[in-house]
Amino acid sequence: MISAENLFFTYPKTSPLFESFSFRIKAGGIYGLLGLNGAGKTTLMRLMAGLLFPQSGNCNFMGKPSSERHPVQLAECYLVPEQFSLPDLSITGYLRLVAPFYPKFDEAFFEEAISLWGLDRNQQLSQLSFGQHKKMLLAFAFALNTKLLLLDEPTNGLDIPGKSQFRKLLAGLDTSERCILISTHQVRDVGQQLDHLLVLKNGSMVVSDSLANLSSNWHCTVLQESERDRAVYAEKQLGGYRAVVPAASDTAPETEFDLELFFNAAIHEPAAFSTTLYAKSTV
Ligand SMILES: Nc1ncnc2c1ncn2[C@@H]1O[C@H](COP(=O)(O)OP(=O)(O)OP(=O)(O)O)[C@@H](O)[C@H]1O
Repeated sequence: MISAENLFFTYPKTSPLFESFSFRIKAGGIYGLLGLNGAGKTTLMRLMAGLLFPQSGNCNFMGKPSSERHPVQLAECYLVPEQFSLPDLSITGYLRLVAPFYPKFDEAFFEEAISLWGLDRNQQLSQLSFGQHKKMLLAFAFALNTKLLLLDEPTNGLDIPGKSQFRKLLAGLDTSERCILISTHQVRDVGQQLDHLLVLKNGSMVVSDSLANLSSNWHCTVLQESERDRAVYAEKQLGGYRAVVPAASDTAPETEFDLELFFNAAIHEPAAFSTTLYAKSTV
């Protein structure tokens, strides 16, 4: 579905963000893209969407470089950025302006989603708050049915019920033929919805695997001081450690996979994941 081959990208007058960067993700499912601030998540999404161009190598979508911005690619890819400005139109006016570029737009779904979020199509965008803009844009993005949907920090700005409605909408989408990529720091907002995990660090994917594989290969567990050396990564807590251990070495009952703990493990001990069988991309 989307891949990069030997991609090199740098902003002017800074050190390169990506050098010989390669990765591949297949259609089918919801991908979480995690990384520290400045890791390059937004840049990568913009490269995928053809909004930034690599200096060498390619980011390919639907078999062509995204930088070609071929109409077939543009009709199948949509990015909801973290920050945006919308034209001074009604919601209906916005649909009339933008929806025609997306042949699979499902207006009934859009209508249902905005009403779930307490919006109606006669409202003027200039009279809505940032969170309401975000709800409108997310409803629009979900209704487009594009093969690739890129959501950059989608839950930022949503109120508490808005976040759970976001999860409900996401869970109701058929993602078997499409790929939804969510960049987020709010893993608690979307963690349950993710099928695959990507962790970006220092210009490479230190983790690229399905959550099913990760949680069957790694356990998040509590260890005592005497068991500390079983962990690839551990965080001290009252009376012991919260730890990530290889599942094969763990006889304790499986605990819930803790995405935040696993992310910290991947950031602090990337070699533990990238040099083992578990880290090989199966997605
Ligand atoms: N237009 C730009 N010009 C120069 N440098 C930039 C530009 N945009 C981003 N950068 C730099 O590129 C790096 C990656 O930025 P990017 O926004 O892709 O990271 P991110 O992983 O999305 O970060 P965050 O989690 O903070 O949103 C950062 O060091 C940032 O300062």
